[in-house]
Amino acid sequence: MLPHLLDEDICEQIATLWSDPSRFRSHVHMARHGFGQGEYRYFSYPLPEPITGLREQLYPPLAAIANRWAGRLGSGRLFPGTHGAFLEECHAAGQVRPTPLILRYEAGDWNALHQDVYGEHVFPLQVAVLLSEPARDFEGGEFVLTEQRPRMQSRAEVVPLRQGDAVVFPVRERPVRGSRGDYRVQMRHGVSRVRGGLRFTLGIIFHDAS
Ligand SMILES: O=C(O)CCC(=O)C(=O)O
Ligand SMILES: [Fe+2]
Repeated sequence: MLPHLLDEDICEQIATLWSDPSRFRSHVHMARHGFGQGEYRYFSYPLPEPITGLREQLYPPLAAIANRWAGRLGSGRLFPGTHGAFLEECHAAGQVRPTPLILRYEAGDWNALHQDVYGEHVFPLQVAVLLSEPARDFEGGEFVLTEQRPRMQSRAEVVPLRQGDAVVFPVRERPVRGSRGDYRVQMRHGVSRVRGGLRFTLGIIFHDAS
């Protein structure tokens, strides 16, 4: 968790962008695709300044983790030191569409457990920032992570976010140390049912989409 990553004003500012369609390249109704219920919109380039800044500032320390994970999982993949350099790799491979998004949930909405993979180039960590305040703006709607270890039942964890808090989590898998070395644990994330009010999230994914 990254507590207080954004202050209240910035959260409100970003949530307000939702109603400006010119900022976005697409609008998804989750129920139409079996993704749950609720809506999200992917930003178009150029991204709003605070979001470009977040992508650039959050990337380098996460790339250091990503590179350690790559070593432990024997993937041999090395991530460059800056987000700009990583985006060039995505773009050269045809992954050119921006992936940062705003999600909007009202009463009854939820987000099915999923993984945000959009092509061959996958940066293994992503960030979600809660833009609304639990209890004040909405009820329910908890951020849920699940992990699936080989030959074991899935385990769930709820991340108790407040407005402006961020969670950093694995896109697809993470290494876990076992008695015979590291093994891969499959991760998924989603949101439990919103019971009332309005909940907005900012999703920051570091790879672009094909
Ligand atoms: O609304 C949420 O908390 C989950 C958002 C999400 O799926 C994402 O950021 O990729
Ligand atoms: Fe997601």
